[in-house]
Amino acid sequence: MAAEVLDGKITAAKLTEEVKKEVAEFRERFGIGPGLTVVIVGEDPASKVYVSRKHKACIDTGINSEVIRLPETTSQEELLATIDRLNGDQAVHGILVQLPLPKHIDAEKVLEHIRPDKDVDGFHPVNVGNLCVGRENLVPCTPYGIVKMLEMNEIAIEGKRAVIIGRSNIVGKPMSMLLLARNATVTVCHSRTKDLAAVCREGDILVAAIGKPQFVTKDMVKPGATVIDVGINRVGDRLVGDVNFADVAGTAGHITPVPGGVGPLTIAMLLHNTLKAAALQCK
Ligand SMILES: Nc1nc(=O)c2c([nH]1)NC[C@@H]1CN(c3ccc(C(=O)N[C@@H](CCC(=O)O)C(=O)O)cc3)C=[N+]21
Repeated sequence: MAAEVLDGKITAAKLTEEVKKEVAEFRERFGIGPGLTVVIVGEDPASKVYVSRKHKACIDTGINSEVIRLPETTSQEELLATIDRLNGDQAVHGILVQLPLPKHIDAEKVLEHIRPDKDVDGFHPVNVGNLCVGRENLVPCTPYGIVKMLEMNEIAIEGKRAVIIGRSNIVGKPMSMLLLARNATVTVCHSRTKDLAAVCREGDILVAAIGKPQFVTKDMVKPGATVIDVGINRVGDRLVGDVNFADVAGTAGHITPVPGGVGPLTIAMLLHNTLKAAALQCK
């Protein structure tokens, strides 16, 4: 039996269509569009691709988009000064500093410098704290997109066992909070987890956010489980996830592909968060 493939492009297109309508209403009401500014430091080729995708998605949705490109040699002070300016700019409702940042810059300091109500990534400690206490305000785009994907495909979360591999601040931790809030029983695994395969096999929902190409194999998957692949790994000229798709597809009930799974949803949720941030600031 082959798993049903969850098409992230279709789900993302539906979500984007909704945001587009609300953006038009926002423009009508306030006379300006929601505005996103993305700051990219340095020349990382993958980052450039993601940033141009985000920019295009904004333009297609009616969101004002500006990209600030700073050289690799930008100092931390210069970057913080740029954020100060954006924090005070009324036309900028969302600020996203593309990660990773060059090594000489303290990313944590930078993310904490963004005004929480403009933090469309949901990485600021204030937004993280809100999420932890059950107030979902500006929620990290990738895990939020995964929840939307499950909901729109009518995959139940309540009462299910959810296993997350990876405990990053960007995916694993916020994912655990979102699933817990929806009444899943959540286990977060990481590099020190003992008997990882056995733990993973308990998951009705298995989220792979490890950063290792094709790490998840069928012996780690409960038959019929929903497998969500958050990985994006470039292997030669091919793009593969953290899940060995061909191996797992025979065991899983649902599975997301890479590309075309979680990635497009991340961008759709960024649009959603930008609109939300604009609404917070203009009400
Ligand atoms: N502050 C910050 N916020 C982020 O949200 C953020 C970031 N930094 N740094 C990098 C990661 C990665 N990320 C992706 C977004 C879209 C796709 C995407 O659209 N992927 C497509 C195509 C992938 C491709 O062709 O390269 C897909 O999976 O189908 C992937 C990855 C956002 N990130």
